[in-house]
Amino acid sequence: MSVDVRAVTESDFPGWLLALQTGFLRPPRVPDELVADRLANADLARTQGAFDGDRIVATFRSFRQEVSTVGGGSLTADAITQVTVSPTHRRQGLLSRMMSSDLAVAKERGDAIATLIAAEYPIYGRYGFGPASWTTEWSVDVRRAGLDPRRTGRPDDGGRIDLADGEEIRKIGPEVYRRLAGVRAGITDRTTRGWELGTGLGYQLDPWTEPFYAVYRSESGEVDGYVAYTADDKWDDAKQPVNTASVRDLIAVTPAAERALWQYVCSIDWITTVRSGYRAPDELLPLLLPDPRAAKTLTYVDMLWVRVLDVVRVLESRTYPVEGSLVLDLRDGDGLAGGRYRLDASPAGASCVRTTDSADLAFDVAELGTLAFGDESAVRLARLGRADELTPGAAARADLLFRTPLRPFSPDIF
Ligand SMILES: CC(=O)SCCNC(=O)CCNC(=O)[C@H](O)C(C)(C)COP(=O)(O)OP(=O)(O)OC[C@H]1O[C@@H](n2cnc3c(N)ncnc32)[C@H](O)[C@@H]1OP(=O)(O)O
Repeated sequence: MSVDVRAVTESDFPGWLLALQTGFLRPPRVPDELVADRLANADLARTQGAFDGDRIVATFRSFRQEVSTVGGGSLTADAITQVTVSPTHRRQGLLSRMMSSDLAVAKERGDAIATLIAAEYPIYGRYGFGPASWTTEWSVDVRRAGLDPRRTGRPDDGGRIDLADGEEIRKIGPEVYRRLAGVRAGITDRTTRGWELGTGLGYQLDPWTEPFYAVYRSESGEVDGYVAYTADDKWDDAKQPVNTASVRDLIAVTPAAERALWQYVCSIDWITTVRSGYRAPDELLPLLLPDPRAAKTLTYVDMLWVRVLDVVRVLESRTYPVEGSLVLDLRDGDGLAGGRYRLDASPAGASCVRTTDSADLAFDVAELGTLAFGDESAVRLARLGRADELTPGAAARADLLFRTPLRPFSPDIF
């Protein structure tokens, strides 16, 4: 029997959630409260299922998202999530069918990019996605870090840190987060529901542990950051505390807030290890410790993947630090964004148009996802053989235009 791929209806939804649980190797159970919670927040027109008879054997969902660009602008994205194909139906082309239909609709709708967080690196490059940002997680050995043990966590710049609760974070968090999107590219927006789920409201898939919250206020009283962290309760045989603080969320808009919040977490009594959670790779954390080697890198992996759908909007929506022009020849096997484009950029603004001029650089559209947010280097792509330099020096010129002082980063997994 052939497998039919289509948008799901309300009555299909419990079966869709069951397929999702199965694909993500979570217990194949779908309590009524889970169905009610997820249904109330689902856009069924953008929720695809693959039907083998009555059984749903694959899932795929997308939603509207805003992603910050270099210079504080934003792009509307088709955010893709909850992609699964049941083990009985894998490698029969179901992901490819769901992906091509979703991307075609997104292009038609006018979304500039599609985004996702990849479960495994090799899955999405074939569909034109490239990793636009990377993430690092550190484990800090607090006793080796060299911080002054007399520190109380009080910032030394006139600011202050106060304990808070989830309700306060839901009030003050969105504005801090919005300001962060103004200073760092690649930040995916957080909806009201995201704030609720992230602070323990709504139906939680895993048992909820209430974290500790602390808020940083600058000398003038402005909320410039906050941290949410949990702690275990571990003591060794000699009755010494060996607790780990795990940072669940840390948003800091200013460097002072970033420094103060890490100092705070690394100076809590009984805490001997701090796990940073997924952070921007250029976070200040290791270097603000007197002994940066006390921060062991646990991971350094791809984070937000971007598939460019509208080259002109993507290249015009960001700022450029210097003046320069480039002609890019983009290959796109799926016919969504390929072609030759001329970019004329300067700190005053940028224009990007289709052109027949001869190209300076040629690469697959997936590489534009890695370059446009400023993280990857065109020189490195050329050295890898993933970009063809058609004009000598073009890759270095591209780097002067595209690269950014702060690396792009998005703290949320969706
Ligand atoms: C955004 C997110 O939700 S990320 C979560 C992704 N989901 C998971 O990882 C859950 C477990 N895995 C799965 O459910 C499935 O294996 C999926 C969704 C990753 C792939 O679904 P499938 O229907 O098997 O993929 P499909 O048959 O369309 O494969 C298309 C191509 O991608 C390749 N491919 C698919 N999955 C993988 C993978 N995990 N690693 C490497 N290659 C892969 C296939 O081999 C195929 O290549 P080909 O065209 O050269 O033959």
